[in-house]
Amino acid sequence: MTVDVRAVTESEYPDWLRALHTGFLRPPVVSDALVADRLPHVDLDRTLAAFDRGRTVATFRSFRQEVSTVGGGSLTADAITQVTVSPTHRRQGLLSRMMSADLAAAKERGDAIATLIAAEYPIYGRYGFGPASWTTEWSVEVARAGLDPRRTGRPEDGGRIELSDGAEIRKIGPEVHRRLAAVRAGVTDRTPRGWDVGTGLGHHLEPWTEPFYAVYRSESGEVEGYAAYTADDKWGDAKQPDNTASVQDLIAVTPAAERALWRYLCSIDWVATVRTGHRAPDDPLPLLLPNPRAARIVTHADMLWVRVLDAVRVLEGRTYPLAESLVLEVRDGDGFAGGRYRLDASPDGAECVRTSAEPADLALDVVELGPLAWGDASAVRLARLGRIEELTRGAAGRAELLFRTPLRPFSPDIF
Ligand SMILES: CC(=O)SCCNC(=O)CCNC(=O)[C@H](O)C(C)(C)COP(=O)(O)OP(=O)(O)OC[C@H]1O[C@@H](n2cnc3c(N)ncnc32)[C@H](O)[C@@H]1OP(=O)(O)O
Repeated sequence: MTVDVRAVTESEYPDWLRALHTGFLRPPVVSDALVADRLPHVDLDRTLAAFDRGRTVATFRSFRQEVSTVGGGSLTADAITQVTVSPTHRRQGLLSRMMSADLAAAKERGDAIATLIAAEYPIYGRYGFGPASWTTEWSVEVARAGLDPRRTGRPEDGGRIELSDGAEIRKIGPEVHRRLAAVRAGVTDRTPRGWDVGTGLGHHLEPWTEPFYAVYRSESGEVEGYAAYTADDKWGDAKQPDNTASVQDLIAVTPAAERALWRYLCSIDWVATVRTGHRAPDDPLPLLLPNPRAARIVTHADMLWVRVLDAVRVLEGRTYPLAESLVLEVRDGDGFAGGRYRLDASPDGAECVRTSAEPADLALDVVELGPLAWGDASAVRLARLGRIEELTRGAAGRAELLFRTPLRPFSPDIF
């Protein structure tokens, strides 16, 4: 009997959730309340399953997403999530079948890219995805940081930090997040439901700890950032406070806000350790501390994976720091974005066209195109790794100067 792959119907959704929980090793229990909570927020046409004798044995879902590009633009993505194949059916090609169906539909719809956050690194390269942004998490040992313990944590530049609540963050947060996307590549838009759930206002069927919220306002009163953090109320022997403040969300759109929020978090009485949560690898935090070694990296890993579906829109959808022309030969085994492209870029704009007349300067797999276009990958390093072929001498160096960005991409949201 063959295993069927197709979109689910409403009545099949509870079993889809059960299969999802099984794949993610969560208790395979699905209540009516959970179904009622989730169902209004999923597009059933984009909720795929594999069925074996009527039972769901694989799950896959996608939704529309906007991703910020270098220079403040954005591209529509086919965001992929909740991918599982039950242990009884693994390594029989079910993920490959669901992925090809979804990517073909995304290409047909005109999405420029597909995105995902990978559970494990080796899964998605074969489908043309490459890691376009990376994440770093630090654990700061506050006592060693060299900060003056008498400091109040008050900002130095006339701005101020105010404590807030979920309702206010729900109101002011989306604008701060939008402003971040305008100055940072790799930011995926946060849905209204994401805001509700993240600020404690959505339905919470899972345990929820109300965080503390701190908002940074500039001297003129404008909101430029906020942090949400929890603490674990831990004490050591000899009555020593030993709390860890764990940052759940920290969005800052000016350097002053970034500096002020980190100094605030590292100056809270009773807080011995600050866990930063997911940050861009070039977050200023460690170097803000008089002793940067007090900030230990506890995670450094790939974050947002991008699969280019439309190379022209991706290459034209960002800004460039200088004038340069390059011909790229993009290989794509799945046929979505392969071809030879001539990119004429300058600080005033970029034009990208398919070409067959000219020889290519660089040849690369589509896997490398997302990381290059989002400014994080080094063309020179990829050439050293043998993943970019330099067909014109010096072309990798020219690509490096053209594609790399001063700020690394930052993807604060997990989906
Ligand atoms: C965006 C997200 O949702 S990330 C979450 C991903 N899900 C999980 O990690 C949950 C646990 N894992 C699973 O459910 C499954 O193992 C999945 C979904 C990762 C893979 O599903 P499968 O149906 O087994 O994959 P499928 O059989 O289509 O594999 C295709 C190829 O990828 C390889 N592959 C699949 N999963 C992995 C893996 N985790 N690591 C390395 N290679 C893998 C297979 O070996 C196969 O290679 P081949 O074509 O050279 O033979």
